[in-house]
Amino acid sequence: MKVLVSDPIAEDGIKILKEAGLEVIIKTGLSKEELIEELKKGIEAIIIRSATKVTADVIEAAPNLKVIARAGTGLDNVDIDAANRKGIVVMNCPGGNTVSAAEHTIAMLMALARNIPQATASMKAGKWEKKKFMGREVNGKTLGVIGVGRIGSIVADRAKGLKMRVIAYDPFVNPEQAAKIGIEVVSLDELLAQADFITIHVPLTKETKGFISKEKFEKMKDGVMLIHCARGGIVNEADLYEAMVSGKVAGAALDVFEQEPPPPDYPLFKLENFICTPHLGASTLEAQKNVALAVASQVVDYLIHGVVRNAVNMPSVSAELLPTLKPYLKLAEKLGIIQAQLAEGPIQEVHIEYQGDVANLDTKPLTVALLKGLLTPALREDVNYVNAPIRAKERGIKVTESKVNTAEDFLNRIKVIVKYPKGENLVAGTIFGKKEPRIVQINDFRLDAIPEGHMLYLMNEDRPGVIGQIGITIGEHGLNISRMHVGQDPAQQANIILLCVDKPVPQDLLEKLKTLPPVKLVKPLELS
Ligand SMILES: NC(=O)c1ccc[n+]([C@@H]2O[C@H](COP(=O)([O-])OP(=O)(O)OC[C@H]3O[C@@H](n4cnc5c(N)ncnc54)[C@H](O)[C@@H]3O)[C@@H](O)[C@H]2O)c1
Ligand SMILES: O=C(O)CC[C@@H](O)C(=O)O
Repeated sequence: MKVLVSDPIAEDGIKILKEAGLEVIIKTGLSKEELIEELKKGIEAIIIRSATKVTADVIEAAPNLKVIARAGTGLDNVDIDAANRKGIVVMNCPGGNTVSAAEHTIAMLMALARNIPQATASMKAGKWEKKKFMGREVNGKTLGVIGVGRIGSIVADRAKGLKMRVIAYDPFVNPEQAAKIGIEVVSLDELLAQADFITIHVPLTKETKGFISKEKFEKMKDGVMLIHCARGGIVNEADLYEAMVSGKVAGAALDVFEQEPPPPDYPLFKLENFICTPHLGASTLEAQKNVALAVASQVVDYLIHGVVRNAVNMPSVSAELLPTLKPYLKLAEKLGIIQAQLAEGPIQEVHIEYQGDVANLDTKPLTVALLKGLLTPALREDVNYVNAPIRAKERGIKVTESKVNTAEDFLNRIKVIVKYPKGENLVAGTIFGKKEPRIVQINDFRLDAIPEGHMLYLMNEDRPGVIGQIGITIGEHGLNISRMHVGQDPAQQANIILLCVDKPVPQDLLEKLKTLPPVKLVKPLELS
């Protein structure tokens, strides 16, 4: 069996692959055409880091490819949908470079505060510019951490050792859980207004793309310093340039960029208070050893023993059970995704009740798929079909399960109750026929909806003309309604509407719907 290693990984990983009897071809820096040619030579596994782009056409052109394995976390360079279509497993190894990325952030913080890169360059140019490189202490200053997952919480911990006050913004994190590790959770506006240094540790998602932009810079303290070692695209670099030129931002340190590598005429390179590293967060001997060992043993386990670990697109279920469980896995994951989008605050508890036929199956993989769906909007590729229960536990989410033999009017039903500080939601789904997932209940609202594509969930006063008004508003924004489910919530004297639309719901439509007096709640649900 042939494995192509197309980005550099540590020798320890190569050794594991070879010892397992795999033929290892190491070819890095390939062009797209060269990569396709290599993959045509019977390659069954490809091991990558961030440089190799495994696009849909590359995947289509790879006749024997069974697994794409990322030595690291990020999978922005892999077309997962194209891999799904061809049944190719996509796996990563989250966590192996967490400490390194956090330490890099602290190194950037100190280098920025004390002008270390600039002073080094100046001395190497034969100068001795003591006055020019006046620094700042971090002692007693406020560090604002945006995103307190694995890396953000280690950064917070290290910063406390530097005697900084640490505040954090993370809408998905349970404040009590954060308090246990000494982090004060605040609103984004409070963080922006109070922090002397801001560091970003969120995944790149639809919501976080361009998150740190002009409007956010304006809310920051004058003379703030920014550190960004998460993902290119989260900080709007043109707006950062403006904020630095105006003096609002006194210094910035970037490890990740909208375009990697940035173009030669990159404006930020011209600013002396801008320091940078070429995506080095994970580049330590220790992290590279961790991810190389992990990725190599995962590839060996899959190619030789048929065991899937850390897959982002395939649950770990035996081949015999997979056909029976597959529709339920899909339903469970969709229930999790819906619950994540309905929750109005950090999730604290999840209760799953398996009812009827499904209660007689092995429900462990279903719970994992549900938790993966629940955490994906917050964690993206950092959560997979293996680590979802661990990640839920780390985040202080209590998960309980029960089974009952009956399922009301259905043969099978999965009912999920999710609790967050301000309330709770119940969502239930069933499998119709042999494989069709359906959502049959949201809170007190009974329905029969196919959970796919772009959806909109609304609650409105139950009076004449309201549904028409909503339909007209949606039409005016150029969206076509393909399906509509309307029901009454007697408890609240309200109607509940679940719509399927042909495009993602734009922000201006959401804002407009919220201004209609009879509309009490509007939530877009993305299920594609
Ligand atoms: N520079 C590097 O080499 C390097 C190495 C590893 C990871 N990373 C990147 O670092 C980032 C963090 O990684 P991690 O392992 O800590 O991830 P993680 O999944 O453990 O944590 C991410 C946190 O961000 C929070 N979050 C999600 N959306 C948010 C939003 N809109 N606002 C505020 N918080 C939000 C989540 O709740 C979660 O707590 C990722 O972007 C990852 O790709 C970079
Ligand atoms: O492999 C790398 O150097 C990038 C590491 C990091 O961004 C990741 O996604 O794990």
